[in-house]
Amino acid sequence: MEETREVLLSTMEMGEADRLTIEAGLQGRQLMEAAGQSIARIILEKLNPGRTLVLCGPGNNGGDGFVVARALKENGWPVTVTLMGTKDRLKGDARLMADLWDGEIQPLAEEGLGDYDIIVDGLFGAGLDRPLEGALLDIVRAANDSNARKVAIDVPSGLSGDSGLVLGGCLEADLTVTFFRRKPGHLLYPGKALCGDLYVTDIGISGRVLDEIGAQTWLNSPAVWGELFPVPSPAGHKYSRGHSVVVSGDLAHTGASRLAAGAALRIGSGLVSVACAPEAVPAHAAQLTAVMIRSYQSPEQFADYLADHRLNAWCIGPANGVTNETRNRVLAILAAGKQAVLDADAITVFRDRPEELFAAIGSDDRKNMSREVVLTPHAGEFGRLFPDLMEGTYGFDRLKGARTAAERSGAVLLLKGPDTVVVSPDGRAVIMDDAPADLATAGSGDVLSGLVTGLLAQGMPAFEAASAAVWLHAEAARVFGAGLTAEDISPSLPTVLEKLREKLH
Ligand SMILES: NC(=O)C1=CN([C@@H]2O[C@H](COP(=O)(O)OP(=O)(O)OC[C@H]3O[C@@H](n4cnc5c(N)ncnc54)[C@H](OP(=O)(O)O)[C@@H]3O)[C@@H](O)[C@H]2O)[C@@H](O)CC1
Ligand SMILES: Nc1ncnc2c1ncn2[C@@H]1O[C@H](COP(=O)(O)OP(=O)(O)O)[C@@H](O)[C@H]1O
Ligand SMILES: [K+]
Repeated sequence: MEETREVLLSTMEMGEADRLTIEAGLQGRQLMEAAGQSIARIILEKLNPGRTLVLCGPGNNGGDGFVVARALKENGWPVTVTLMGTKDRLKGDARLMADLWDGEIQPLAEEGLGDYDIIVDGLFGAGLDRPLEGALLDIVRAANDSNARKVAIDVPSGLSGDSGLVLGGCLEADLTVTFFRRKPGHLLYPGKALCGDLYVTDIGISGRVLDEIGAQTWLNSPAVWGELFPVPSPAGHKYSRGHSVVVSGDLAHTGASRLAAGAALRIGSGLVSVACAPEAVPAHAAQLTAVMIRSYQSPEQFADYLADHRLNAWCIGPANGVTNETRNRVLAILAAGKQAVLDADAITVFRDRPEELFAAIGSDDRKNMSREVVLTPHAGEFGRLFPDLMEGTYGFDRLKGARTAAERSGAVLLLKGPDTVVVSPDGRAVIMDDAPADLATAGSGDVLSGLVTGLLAQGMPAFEAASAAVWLHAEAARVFGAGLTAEDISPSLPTVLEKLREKLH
């Protein structure tokens, strides 16, 4: 595939990229000059000239600010520079850039912030290590209240580049310019919204440093999982494309399983069955055609289905009920070594004993089996299994939380939301960018579970299957457009699959 994976760098990894580049011969001041010049270029390109205020902080983010100020002034823009603290407290390259600024340097203050057309935020970037407080917070709020266009250097001040969370308060940027590669905090909410339009510029750091850094987080795109995406083999038959089983809810709750089953079939599972109690059969029979129905009277009959090795991927949870039966079925599916997607009630039912679930996922019995289990919680469900991971000082760190949860549970963690994160127990993670908000509609999560199940049935490894499902789900919604309901997602998939195949071959 021509496309390469887009790596997302944590602030520490970005610092490493910086260090390796300097080790390879480029000077820190050259990087800073390139960074500042690239921001100025984007400002000149995107904004109309106007009275510009540059806010400079005490570190290298402020150093970048001085370069921007100089470059804009050289282009004839009226520029005012304010600095937090005094110039003699600046160090290294930031000091050097401050010395190259030939204009006045005013003290950072809240007064007069409303008098500008453009505010450039060079207060804090990667070095933010505590919440904004006191006068600083007032300044950021005054900037937010002003009518100026706000341009953030690297990240809006107050935003964590790692988590997308706000420390105390945050500048609300119209435009953010970052360097070399995006950071998770540029994609994760609320960070994504606070960045405004994001630009990534080349400042002379070579992509080769990435091998040494070994980052484990990427943008979710076919470049990450495309090579493992199943395509029907010319000599194949339906049995070689796997058999998915979706466990149904009771008579009054059958729709969710049908949505999941339809999605599993559409994504290419050779056969799909819905497993239900006898009283639910008429409801399913009236609606299903290609999807088969397997009814079971007793746990023993359920176990008989599990004993059939051809029924290889199971989805349980959507509208199943938070009951002992659901819990026992989850445990039976896991004990049988099936590839499994645990969603909704199959997650909630373990709220009082998550260790029991984790033990079943990671049990010795499963070690000899596929071990491909995917948990698909939204934040609420996540909090039921991992309450401690939601209690960060600055809010719920979705990426870090999902990483710990995947490691703890032994399952691939698919944490749903506008910025869906998928994490493997081995630490690899992808973040989805720009999923259509139309997906926030009843039953769309059930479709997603079915997509993951259908890909697992075809032998795709769990991390890649979950990542691909999230991407296809979002693209199908994009193709359909406004007015989306959960039923529309699967019918919109063929267009997306067609394009994907073209790309992969
Ligand atoms: N990596 C790269 O490749 C390149 C990086 N570049 C640029 O460097 C930037 C990172 O620079 P940086 O490391 O100097 O940190 P920065 O964000 O300026 O913070 C400085 C200091 O602020 C302080 N402080 C922190 N939080 C605070 C708070 N809440 N309230 C008050 N004070 C607070 C704290 O100092 P302390 O007060 O603890 O001594 C901290 O050390 C990066 O974002 C990018 O713009 C580019 O030039 C080119 C290439
Ligand atoms: N604002 C949003 N933007 C994009 N996708 C969203 C947004 N809100 C929710 N989603 C997606 O919609 C789906 C909703 O799933 P879920 O919460 O399980 O709903 P349901 O249980 O009704 O199926 C998930 O895939 C989630 O990532
Ligand atoms: K900033």
